[in-house]
Amino acid sequence: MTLEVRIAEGLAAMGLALPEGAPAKLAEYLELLAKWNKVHNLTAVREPEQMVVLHVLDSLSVLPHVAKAHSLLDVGSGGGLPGIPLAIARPDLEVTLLDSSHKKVAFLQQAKSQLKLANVTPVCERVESWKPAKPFDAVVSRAFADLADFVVQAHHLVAPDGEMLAMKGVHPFDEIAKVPATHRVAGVVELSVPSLDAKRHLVLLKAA
Ligand SMILES: C[S@@+](CC[C@H](N)C(=O)[O-])C[C@H]1O[C@@H](n2cnc3c(N)ncnc32)[C@H](O)[C@@H]1O
Repeated sequence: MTLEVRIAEGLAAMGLALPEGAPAKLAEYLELLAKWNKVHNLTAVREPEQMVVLHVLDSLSVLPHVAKAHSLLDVGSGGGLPGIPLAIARPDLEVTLLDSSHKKVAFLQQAKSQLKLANVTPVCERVESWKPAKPFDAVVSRAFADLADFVVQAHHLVAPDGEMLAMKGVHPFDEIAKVPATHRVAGVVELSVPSLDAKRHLVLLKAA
C-alpha cells in the first residue's frame, strides 16, 4: 500500500473529507520529513505507518475543533505538527508555524516551498517574546509545554474571542489544576485517532 492510499484510508476512518489532492500532498510532506530526518533529526518517529498515524492522523484529529478559525498559530511546530497537515486539509486557513530552532524553521520553509503551501508562514522566534501584527483565532500546540507554561507564554497571541488548544495524551488532570486564574478550561475533548493504541485529549482554553 502506498503512503497516499494509507493516508486516504485513515482519513475515511476518521470521517474527514479533505480537498482533492490532499492525501497525495500529505504523503509528499511525510516523504520530505523522512528525507530531512536522516540528516537533521527532526522527529523520533521514522517508520512510515507510525508517521501516518502519529503525525498525519493525530494532527488532523484537531481539524473539527478549528472549523470556525480563519487564522491558526502552531506553537513549537517542530517539523510542522500539527500545523502542516491542518494547512493541507484547510487551504483557506492562514497557518503560522512558530519555532525557536533555526534548523526546524529551515525545514518548514523548504516544506512550504516544495509543497506549494501558500497559506503557511514559518516564523523563527521564541513564542514568549514574539509580537505579530495580528493575534490568531486558534493557538494550538502539541508536545510543547505543560498547560500553565503554554498559557503564560502564548496567551498574548490569541484574538479576543479566540481559543488556545493543547494536544495532550492521557487526560491531564494535574496540568489542568495548575492553569493560571487568567484562563479557564472551556472543554476537554477525547480525540479519536484510528490505529493508535493510546489516549489523546484536546484541552480548550479561553481567557477567564
Ligand atoms: C517536542 S517538539 C514538538 C514539535 C511538534 N509540535 C510535534 O508535535 O512533533 C517542541 C518544539 O518546541 C520548540 N520550542 C521550545 N521552546 C520554544 C519557545 N520558547 N518558542 C518557540 N518554540 C519553542 C522546540 O524548538 C521544538 O521544535
